[in-house]
Amino acid sequence: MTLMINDVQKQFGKHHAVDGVSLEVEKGRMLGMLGANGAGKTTTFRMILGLLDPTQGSVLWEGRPLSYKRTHLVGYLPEERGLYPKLTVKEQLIYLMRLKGMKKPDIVEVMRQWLEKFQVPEYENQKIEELSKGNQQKIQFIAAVLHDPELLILDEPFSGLDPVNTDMLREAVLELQEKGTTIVFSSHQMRNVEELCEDLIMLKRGKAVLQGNLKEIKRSYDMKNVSLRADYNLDFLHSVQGVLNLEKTKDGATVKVENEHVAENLFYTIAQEGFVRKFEIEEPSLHDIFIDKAGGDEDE
Ligand SMILES: Nc1ncnc2c1ncn2[C@@H]1O[C@H](COP(=O)(O)OP(=O)(O)OP(=O)(O)O)[C@@H](O)[C@H]1O
Repeated sequence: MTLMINDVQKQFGKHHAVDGVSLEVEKGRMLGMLGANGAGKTTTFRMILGLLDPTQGSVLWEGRPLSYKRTHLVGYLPEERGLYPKLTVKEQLIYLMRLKGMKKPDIVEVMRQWLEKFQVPEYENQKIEELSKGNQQKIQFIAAVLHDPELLILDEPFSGLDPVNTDMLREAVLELQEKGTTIVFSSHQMRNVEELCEDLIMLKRGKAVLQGNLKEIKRSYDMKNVSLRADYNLDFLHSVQGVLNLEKTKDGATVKVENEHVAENLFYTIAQEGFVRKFEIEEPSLHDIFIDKAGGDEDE
């Protein structure tokens, strides 16, 4: 069971919202989709779900398009809330899950398991409008997963959640992945992508600017960070060729350099000045890569 996206394009008038994106996500894998505002993430999701027809290209799940008859195979958490404020949590979930073909007693049973898991069993008979934004988000998540979909699409699942709820949701997402659910999610928060995903795709103006295994991307990325400590002022490193940025830390500095060769030269340069207490070459963070590739606009 694989999600295959082949060279999809979506044009709105003259605007290329998605411009030739291809990707493959195998069963049980989790793919993180990154991109600045307007990069084309939601449009890609809508094409995966069959809510929008691609201008060109195809989206296949298990080799076939996700037609209306197969929507029960998919769970979707939209970026914007899609719940009826006047319904109770139970009424809302029964309504949505019946559309997915589930029977009422099963819906209620699984709903209670999820509410317990998220430590909110008392919400069952509360109206959606009475819940806080973060708690509505939890219900929206339950609405995406209650029918146990094979493919789960999560558009900004962590937005508006406090750290405790973020951890709770992150754990639930990981458990679903361990069970074999295939997951694609978008986030502006690099930490969530770094902690959850093995694979990622980064979009910029509708095109993939980076794609693949996160560890390999980091390893093969030329730019490095040097974390260092010395007993003298390091400001002069600003003017060393190949140094991109210098940031003072509590007891030293982090220097961003163009490549490992520059990092090596840096070591000899500072060693000439005196004793070096710490010198460590580190892979760039996803944040660094995002700024470099997608030009910022991340909200962290
Ligand atoms: N129905 C539409 N009609 C016209 N333009 C659209 C439509 N939907 C999206 N767009 C445009 O397509 C581009 C991609 O939008 P999309 O919502 O996919 O971005 P995104 O990466 O999800 O952004 P965000 O992080 O802000 O949610 C944007 O320039 C947007 O204005």
